[in-house]
Amino acid sequence: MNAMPFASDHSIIEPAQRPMPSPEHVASMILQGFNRHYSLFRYSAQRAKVLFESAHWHGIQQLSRERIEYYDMRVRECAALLGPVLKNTALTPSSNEQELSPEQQQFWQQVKREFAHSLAGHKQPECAETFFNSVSCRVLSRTYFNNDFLFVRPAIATEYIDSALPSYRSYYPLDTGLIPALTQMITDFGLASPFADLPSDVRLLARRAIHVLRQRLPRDPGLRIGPDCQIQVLNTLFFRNKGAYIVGRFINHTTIHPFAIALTHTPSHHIEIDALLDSADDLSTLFSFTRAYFLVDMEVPSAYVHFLQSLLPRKSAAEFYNAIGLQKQGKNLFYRDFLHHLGHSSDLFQLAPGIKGMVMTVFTLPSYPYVFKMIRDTIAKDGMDHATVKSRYLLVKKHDRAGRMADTWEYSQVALPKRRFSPALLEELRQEVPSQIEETGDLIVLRHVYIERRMLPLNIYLSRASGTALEMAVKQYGEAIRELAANNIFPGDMLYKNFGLTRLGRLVFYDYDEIQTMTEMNFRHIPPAPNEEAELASEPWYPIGPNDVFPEEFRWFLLGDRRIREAFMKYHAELLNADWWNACRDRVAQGRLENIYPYDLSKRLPHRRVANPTTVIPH
Ligand SMILES: Nc1ncnc2c1ncn2[C@@H]1O[C@H](COP(=O)(O)OP(=O)(O)OP(=O)(O)O)[C@@H](O)[C@H]1O
Repeated sequence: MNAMPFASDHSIIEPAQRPMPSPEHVASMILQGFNRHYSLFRYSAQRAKVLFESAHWHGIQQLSRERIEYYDMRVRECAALLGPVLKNTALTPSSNEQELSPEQQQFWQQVKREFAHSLAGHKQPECAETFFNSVSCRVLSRTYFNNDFLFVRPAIATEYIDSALPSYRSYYPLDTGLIPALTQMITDFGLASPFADLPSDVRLLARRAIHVLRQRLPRDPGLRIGPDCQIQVLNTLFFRNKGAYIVGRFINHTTIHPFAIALTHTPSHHIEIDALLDSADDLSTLFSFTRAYFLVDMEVPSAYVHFLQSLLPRKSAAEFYNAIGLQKQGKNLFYRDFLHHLGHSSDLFQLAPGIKGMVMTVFTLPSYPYVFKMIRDTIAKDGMDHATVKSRYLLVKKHDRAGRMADTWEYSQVALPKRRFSPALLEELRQEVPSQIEETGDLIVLRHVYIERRMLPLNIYLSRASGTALEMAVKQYGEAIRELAANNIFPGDMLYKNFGLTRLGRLVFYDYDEIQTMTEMNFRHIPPAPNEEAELASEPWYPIGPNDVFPEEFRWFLLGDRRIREAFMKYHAELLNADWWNACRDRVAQGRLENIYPYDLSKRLPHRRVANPTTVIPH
């Protein structure tokens, strides 16, 4: 009773310092946080299978979008749970402390050690380490970024961790025959909805596989098939949009032949085999940075990544972690690779070739295939500010990029050696992004930067190309715009400098600050001029709303070059017509999802090309 008079005065009833929690306790709280994250991550992939079976495409898209947030949500949640445990314990630095005290250092080193110990036998140790880093960075200040407190390098090897079930299954066509082996392989995925006609699909698939292998296996009949001949496929399906993919390798005489089998739905909602992707380039396109992340249920993600790397050795582990939805792991690995590359190269960062942006300062390291984009301090575009640019980049991250928009990694506080910056670039950064850089001794810290794959800007390509190459690039340019539009993206600024060509010659859009959704746009015809003076005046004679677009105007700023105009009008004249855009917008507004196949239509099984007349947009 006599405590009552003091009840409102917490400084009197709470001890100044609480007993310290044990390092084991803190480590186990972080691991619990990660385990919860990974269970939810796996659950979303399990849900994707059910959604695919029931052809619930909007559900799959929504799930993919929501899943992107899971990681940050769980990190915040875990840090919030740790808050009260660490509060008043002298274990977190106060905001004005620059260094951790020796006691604090010892404690956090022990937490890291305990965490590493608890990962023995864990199935996703590399992702758990990354989660540990994210949580610790929230709790500690960023100045403590070093290997004593964080997993700057991995502590646990991920080779040969295998799940209770092995991560891939093997089939032996020499023992059973090809058709039974393929049938078994497909039925082993246990899809709950029926195939339209599995035996006939498998026959077509086998025929196509034999046709491909005839060209690829050794010519000498005595050496054609080796005793190691087998088909290996990852245990679970890869889901994205309206497709599910079996990913595997055919092994013969130790040579790996990568493949993927695309499963889709018939209009009557039965499952069917749509295509056999039989080359490394096909798989590279499937796993491209221009597409949404796959939903795939993996107990041991590192085993999946090792398998995928055997199929496409040119792609880094970082890219695969990204593609399978573990983008924080991808981001972490990318940064490690990048620092490693910096330590093994000597060239200089310099401004990216092409036309400078009004919103972004873009630079690159020639020996490394990425560009670095920083938002300018002063943006010479009406109504554009840092928050809007960031929200547009986030929109793209969450949107289905449909093979036409590049994914980006967003980093803060990137410290790089100043001597690796060309004088011209240093000058540019000091002038254009002074609030975004910090120069300390021999380092330059980039406070905020987007990193994205480097491409060849289309304006540069068009200035070099002629004849068929130019025509094909312009054809693809229009296709890219159509596909973006069908996918509810109005690019805003469609100048050629905002598109780039990938290594495989695919055209991708990368300037996001003016994108909007199709559904918020008004596409209008230019009304007839009331008189000649109006037509000649510098101001338009008709009112223009904020989201009004006049497709006829594209001709003026896109089609000045005769060669480009001719090619454009041959393939895409309707893109200059507001009616085309309105029809497209209405389809999107009705929730119609077009079939955008992440592969060349020639890879579809023969009967599909005739039998499935739905709108088809090739890869
Ligand atoms: N991924 C990339 N690969 C190669 N070059 C690139 C890439 N991204 C940007 N660039 C180069 O940097 C320039 C500016 O990039 P970006 O279009 O993103 O900037 P911006 O400021 O948003 O442009 P804008 O003024 O059109 O709004 C491009 O025109 C191109 O030359």
